[in-house]
Parts: sequence; C-alpha cells; structure tokens
Amino acid sequence: MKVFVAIGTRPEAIKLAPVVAALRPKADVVVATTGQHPRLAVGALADFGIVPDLALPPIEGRPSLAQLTASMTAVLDLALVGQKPDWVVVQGDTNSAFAAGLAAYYRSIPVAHVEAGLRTGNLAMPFPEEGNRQMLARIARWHFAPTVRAAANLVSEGVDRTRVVMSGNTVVDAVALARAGRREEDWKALDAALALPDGPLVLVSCHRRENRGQTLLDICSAIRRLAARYPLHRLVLPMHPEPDVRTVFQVELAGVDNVFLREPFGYVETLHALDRCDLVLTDSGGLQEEVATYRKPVVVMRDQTERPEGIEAGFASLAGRDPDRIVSEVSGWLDDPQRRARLAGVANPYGDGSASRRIAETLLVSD
Ligand SMILES: CC(=O)N[C@@H]1[C@@H](OP(=O)(O)OP(=O)(O)OC[C@H]2O[C@@H](n3ccc(=O)[nH]c3=O)[C@H](O)[C@@H]2O)O[C@H](CO)[C@@H](O)[C@@H]1O
Repeated sequence: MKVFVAIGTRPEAIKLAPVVAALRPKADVVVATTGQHPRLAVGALADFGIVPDLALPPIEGRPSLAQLTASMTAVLDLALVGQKPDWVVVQGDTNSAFAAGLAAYYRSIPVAHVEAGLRTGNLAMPFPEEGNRQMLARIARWHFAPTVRAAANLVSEGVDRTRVVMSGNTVVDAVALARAGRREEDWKALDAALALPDGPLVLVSCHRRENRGQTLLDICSAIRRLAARYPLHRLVLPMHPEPDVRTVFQVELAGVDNVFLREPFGYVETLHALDRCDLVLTDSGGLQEEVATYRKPVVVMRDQTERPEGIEAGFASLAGRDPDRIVSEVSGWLDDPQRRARLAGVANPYGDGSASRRIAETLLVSD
C-alpha cells in the first residue's frame, strides 16, 4: 500500500509524525511538504527524525487564501498523478490539508482525515480553519476523530458512522515520541540553548488570524499588565513567523523586562518550556491539548474553542480576547497554586497515546 502524507505546517508535522512512524514498517509512505510553511514543517519533522520525501515548491510572497489554496491544489494534483498513492492522509484544518484533500478527491484517491470532527460551529472563528475542516468532512473516506465529542459531531452532520474511528488525538503520541530516549541532562541543556531565564515561567503564544489587528494590540496590553503584576514570572513568547504578528510583539512588548521574545522554538524545546512553565497563555490549538500531558493550566485567548474537553477536565479557561478577562483568568491560576496542583490527578481527555497505531491499523486493512 502506498500512502501519501501531506504536511503543510508545523502542527501538521507534529501530529502526523507519529502516524508516519506507525505506517512506515508496513506501507510505502511518501511524506510530502505542501509549501505552506516549509521551514517550520521541515524543522518539526526533523525533531522526529523524518526527512520529507517530496518537497513541493514553497509558496512565495503573501498570497490570498484563495491563491494559496489554488496553487497548492494544482501542485499537489501533479504530485498525486506522479506518485499514484492508494491513500492521501491529511490532518486538521489548514489550507494545506484542504488543498491536499481536494486534489485527492478530484483524482478519486481516498482521503483519510486525522483530527476530524473538531467544531465551533462558527465559520468565522477560527477562520478559515472551521471551513477547511467542515469541507474535508464532506470528501474524506476515513474520519479519525480525536474525542468522542468530535466523532459525534461528524455523525450528527450525516457522516457514515462506520467511517468514523474514535482514535484519540495523535498529539498525545507525538509528545511521547519526541520525549522518548531523551535524558534528564538533554532537557536541562535546553535552558541554556534557549536562553530560558531562571524562575517561574509563563509560556505565551498567539498567531490566529482573527486575533490580529486591534485584538493583538489588546492582547499585548494584557501581557504587559501581567508582566507588571507578576514581576517574578518570566513570560516567554516564541513568535510565529507571520510578519503581522511578529512586528506587533516586537513593538508593543519592547523593553518589558520580564517578557522574553524568542524565535519559534523547535518541538522538543516547546515541550521543555511546557514542562517548566506554571501556565500557558495561548490561542493555539495544539498547546491546548499538550498541556493535558504536562498537567498544566492553559488560558485560551479565543471567544470559542473546539476543544471543550480541556475546559470540562479543568485544564483550560476560556478568556476571550478582552484584556481584563485575560488578566483575571491568568491571575485565577497563578494566585492559586493548589488549583494548579490539582491538575496532577486529572486524566488526559485527548487520548492514551495509541491514536497513531489505531489509524495505521485501520488504513492498512481498508479499501
Ligand atoms: C483552529 C485550530 O486550533 N487549529 C489547529 C491548528 O494548529 P495550532 O493552533 O495548534 O498551530 P500552532 O499554534 O502554530 O502550532 C502548535 C504546535 O506547535 C508547537 N510549537 C509552538 C510554538 C513554537 O515556537 N514551537 C512549536 O513547536 C506546539 O507545541 C504545538 O504542537 O492547525 C492544526 C493543524 O491542522 C490543527 O491540528 C489544529 O486544530
């Protein structure tokens, strides 16, 4: 069996790396980068010892979403004609995932969708991810749902329930795979490599499209207020390379002593920061899930999340994008060490670390 695994961005690389590892012994796997964020995707794959087999041309300039999707679809179409895979595997909700799914669908190649069924039900938030994942659900042959709720979302939309597999989220497998074999001193060495300051850490990340513009300025004001309120804490912010986001952070947070702006972390470095931090403040999807492995709290800077499981389990607080709410939700955790300590006993709602094995087993015997 030949499986074409399409990877456009860092989170897809992270969440598909364990699927590639699970498929590789038994299938001919072609790992292809789609050109969306090749540098970040290749970097994340390297953390798992994976080198892409096929690097499609990087998307240059600042294309519109339609141009981005159209050009990736056209190039992926040619790649699929050349490779003739039996399956195309896509993950999540990026334009890459949608472009690869669409290209495969038009060539009548079945699509397996990993992390299927996440929904806010609001096409404007997250944008364009909610639309991308809903469209993928219409054309996929296998739907690998990360949670029971995601599986139920798909069935309620009319997806054939025999094509929905509750696999768990592969991010849990990714964390375990990236940690495997690393020794205590390897992790300690990362403090120096990352120039991570001593003292308690807060890991901050923010890059969603709907959080740009005035909202990002508001978020920066919340970060400044938190830095002043918690002078002993170090707020570490690896910046997404998106220029609109980077520049704002660099201007708005310049000169704040306990805010540390950093270039994007590698995956292993991010896991180290997760291990060391007291709290994560983010609009990221993956970080909302990874905190559950580390039993750390996360304050989510979004109005809605497609991951209510984290809130129900007690890891996540939804702060919206209002600075007062952000400051108060973060304070609710940082001022209450016992509340944080209680997370140690909470089960991970995102899976048991065997999602990739389930996905590989299903694909390898299916038509
Ligand atoms: C709407 C939504 O939620 N969509 C998500 C979106 O991804 P996201 O929001 O999770 O994206 P990011 O925040 O960019 O990445 C996060 C990953 O990167 C790691 N990381 C972070 C900073 C750094 O400096 N170095 C790193 O290594 C970090 O630990 C984590 O694993 O697309 C995915 C793909 O389809 C979907 O799965 C997913 O639903």
